[in-house]
Amino acid sequence: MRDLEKRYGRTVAVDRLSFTVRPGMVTGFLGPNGAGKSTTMRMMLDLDHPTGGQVRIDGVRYRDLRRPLTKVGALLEAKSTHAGRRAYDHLLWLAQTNGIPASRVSSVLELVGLGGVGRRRAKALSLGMAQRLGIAAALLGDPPVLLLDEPVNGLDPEGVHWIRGLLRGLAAEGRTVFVSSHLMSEMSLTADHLVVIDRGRLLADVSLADFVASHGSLEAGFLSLTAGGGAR
Ligand SMILES: Nc1ncnc2c1ncn2[C@@H]1O[C@H](COP(=O)(O)OP(=O)(O)OP(=O)(O)O)[C@@H](O)[C@H]1O
Repeated sequence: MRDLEKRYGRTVAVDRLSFTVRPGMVTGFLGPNGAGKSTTMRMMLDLDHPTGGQVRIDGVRYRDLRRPLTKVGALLEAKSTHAGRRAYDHLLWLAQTNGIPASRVSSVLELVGLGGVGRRRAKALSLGMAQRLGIAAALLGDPPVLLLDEPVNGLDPEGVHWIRGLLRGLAAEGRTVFVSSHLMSEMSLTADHLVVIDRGRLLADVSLADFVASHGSLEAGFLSLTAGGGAR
């Protein structure tokens, strides 16, 4: 993305943000509440329109991607599953509207540990299961790029451990994995690279190893970079 900007009236949610997310690693996207992470991710997916600058995925705007689920898998914070729809049917509908073989639905349900609950309706899924279903949807098209907004939200310790392994494995396969989180300890175990923002501005775009070497720990560095923000 280059000089990406989003204003809501007088609020500058994203302020001329420029960085590149690279393949073959997990990039952690960090920032305090209200820093502009979700807004940035929505713009990457063309769900929100920038008031300035641009964002491209492999040189292409998201809206110009053919069969986008096969290029970019995304998990956003908002629940996007129809409450009355069965987990399997939700994924089947996504697959069918994106030219993805139906056989892939059972594979991704197994992959995220929901093999036994495909017939359950979305409203009957626990928060952790709903989060796994969202991850299954992101993986459905076997995309080379994954954008995940707070994927460990609602997951228990076993789930957190599982997603760490999943993200590391996806990166090891050469995929681009971009993941936002508030959890510094988790990011220090998952990320290879960090992009830190506050008030919509870029504060750091650095490897985890370099960040930790210069600040002592991820948490210490994050707190010193974003100091003075207070509650927002
Ligand atoms: N639709 C909107 N209308 C007006 N202001 C908005 C809108 N969406 C976001 N904002 C504002 O933009 C700023 C960035 O919000 P955003 O949700 O992107 O931050 P975030 O880093 O994802 O925060 P959190 O970690 O709390 O989810 C905030 O000041 C927020 O109030």
